Amino acid sequence: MHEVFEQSRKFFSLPVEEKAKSLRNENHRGYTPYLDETLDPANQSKGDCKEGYYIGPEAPKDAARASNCFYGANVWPSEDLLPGWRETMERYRAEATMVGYKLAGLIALSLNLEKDFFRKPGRMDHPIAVLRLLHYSGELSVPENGTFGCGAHSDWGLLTLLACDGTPGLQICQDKHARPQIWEDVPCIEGAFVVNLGDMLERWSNNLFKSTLHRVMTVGKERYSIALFMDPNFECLVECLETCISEDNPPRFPPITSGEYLLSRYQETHSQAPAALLNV
Ligand SMILES: O=C(O)CCC(=O)C(=O)O
Ligand SMILES: [Fe+2]
Repeated sequence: MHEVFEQSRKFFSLPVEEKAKSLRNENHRGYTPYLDETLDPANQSKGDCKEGYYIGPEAPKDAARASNCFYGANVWPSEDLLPGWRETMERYRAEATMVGYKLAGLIALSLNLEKDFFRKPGRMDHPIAVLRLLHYSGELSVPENGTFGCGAHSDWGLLTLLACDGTPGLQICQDKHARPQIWEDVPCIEGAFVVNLGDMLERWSNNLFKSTLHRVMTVGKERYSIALFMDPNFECLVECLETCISEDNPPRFPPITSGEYLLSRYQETHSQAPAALLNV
């Protein structure tokens, strides 16, 4: 994890012309500039004060899913410029995905399902497990002005493993429907993950597990974090589980495929033309 932070710092310290060479493509892979994403458009006056880098799964060329955007080729900075960068990121993504599977197993058991329920073919045997490096600017977030490190949102998939660099900023709201909302700081423990539950877990579990509303309020100091989003296979149909339906808790969400859900969320939150955000 230490090495991932080191390599992440190296990438974000590059001149913007270099970072622009890895600019995210239409498959959401690569560098995302400051303000590219707006996670809470209703309450933000401008985009999130963070830059990022998306790295996702790559299917073998002959696999049927290889033509799907979420399983396509990654974008990498040049090996000459950042030796070992790609290897560090690929290893971390693979290892963190295994941790994600372990947690998915515990969640399955708690819902009276078999431990490997989520990992079964068609669900998360080809998870859209996306690693995202994040770097927040030293700007101070001012909610009254609608400026945030990242706007309030819940993550979209099953769960997220979040590692932080020790700089405060992450906050959660335990009851997302309460007004006014109450925001609590999340302590950042070095070497530990913060685990956020995602919207697709909320849908699958018919609200028994609620997705975590969170945001980042930058404190006037740069901040680095590393997120690993564990999202189901593109084709996976996410529908309320039998074990989570009762007379008191009828199905609350219509079925939706993971891919459809993810595509609509990416569309809602990312700018149309990231190149326009770069001063090159
Ligand atoms: O940087 C963080 O601590 C949170 C990032 C986050 O919530 C996200 O990218 O979805
Ligand atoms: Fe998030």
